[in-house]
Amino acid sequence: MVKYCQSCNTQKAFMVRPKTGNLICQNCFFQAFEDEIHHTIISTQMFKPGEKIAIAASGGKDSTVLVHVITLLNKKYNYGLHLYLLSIDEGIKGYRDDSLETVKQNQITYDLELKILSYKELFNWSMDEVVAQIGLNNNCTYCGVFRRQSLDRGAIQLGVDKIITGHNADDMAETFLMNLLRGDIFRLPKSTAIITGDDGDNGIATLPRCKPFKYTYEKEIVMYAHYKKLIYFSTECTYSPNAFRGHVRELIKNLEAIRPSAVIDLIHSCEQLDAPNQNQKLPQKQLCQKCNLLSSNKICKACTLLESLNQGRAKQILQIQE
Ligand SMILES: Nc1ncnc2c1ncn2[C@@H]1O[C@H](COP(=O)(O)OP(=O)(O)OP(=O)(O)O)[C@@H](O)[C@H]1O
Repeated sequence: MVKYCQSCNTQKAFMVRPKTGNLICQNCFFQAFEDEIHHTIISTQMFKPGEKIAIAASGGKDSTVLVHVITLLNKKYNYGLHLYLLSIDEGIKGYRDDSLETVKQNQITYDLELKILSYKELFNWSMDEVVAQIGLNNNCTYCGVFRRQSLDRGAIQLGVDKIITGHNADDMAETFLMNLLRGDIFRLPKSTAIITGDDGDNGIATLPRCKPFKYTYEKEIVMYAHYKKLIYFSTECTYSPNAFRGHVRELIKNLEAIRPSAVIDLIHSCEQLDAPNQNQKLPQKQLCQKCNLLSSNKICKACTLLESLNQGRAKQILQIQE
């Protein structure tokens, strides 16, 4: 039996959309994917007309799709942005040198100015040299810290107002869980912030960094790139197999298998930490009317469960609670 797209009800469905679980046709998928990113940009007032924006472009799937979608939305909705490509060459042979070739290709396709800065010229160390000195453990820490500063320096040289990166919903959920597991309570509430950097530590402002893909699923980015036939570099970094992030990613993938909304749930949990709902009242402690022990309700949970067991209603109650 032919299955139809649940959005337009006219075209044949070509996939089940990971974000919604609905059947969707190719055109409706492209449309929904782009519309949701536009909505994220507008609802967070991410840009102002006339701003200069550096797209942090690594040549990987996320930033390649970012270049494509931002260029498209900028034209379609008249954002009035001046876009630039900014790439950092970490100095990893067989990885970044190859992926930067993809960025150079994109520079031609989208006709954007490209700036490339390298760790070697900025710090006199390439990542190949760093790893030769410190080994594979913890090298991602060096790389992350150097990249952050390199992007800032490149953005200043380009004279832009903001940097945008291709961090997606899965990346955000991972960061939140990593900070939670490390007990990093200072970073925890801001783990999934859509705009960072404009209000830096000690009130020292750095350039704002925006993440238009905050609510975009990694699976959908890969599908979009694939069906739009975008050219990107898909190899994992040679030095990242030991990274803690990889284990956390695995953990979330396993969670998703039993709870498909795990990624977005983590993001929403983090948002609750960042801006607790003022109307949300904490339950008042009181004494249970049956057992006289501390409870958040008139009848405590243990008494409720016991009663349902006694009445042979346990299954029914649990079903209602699920
Ligand atoms: N070498 C780089 N030069 C410029 N931007 C970078 C670089 N590395 C990472 N970024 C930016 O940071 C974002 C997240 O980087 P991450 O290391 O998580 O790579 P990723 O998830 O593989 O992303 P991508 O698919 O774009 O490489 C990228 O989408 C990009 O915007």
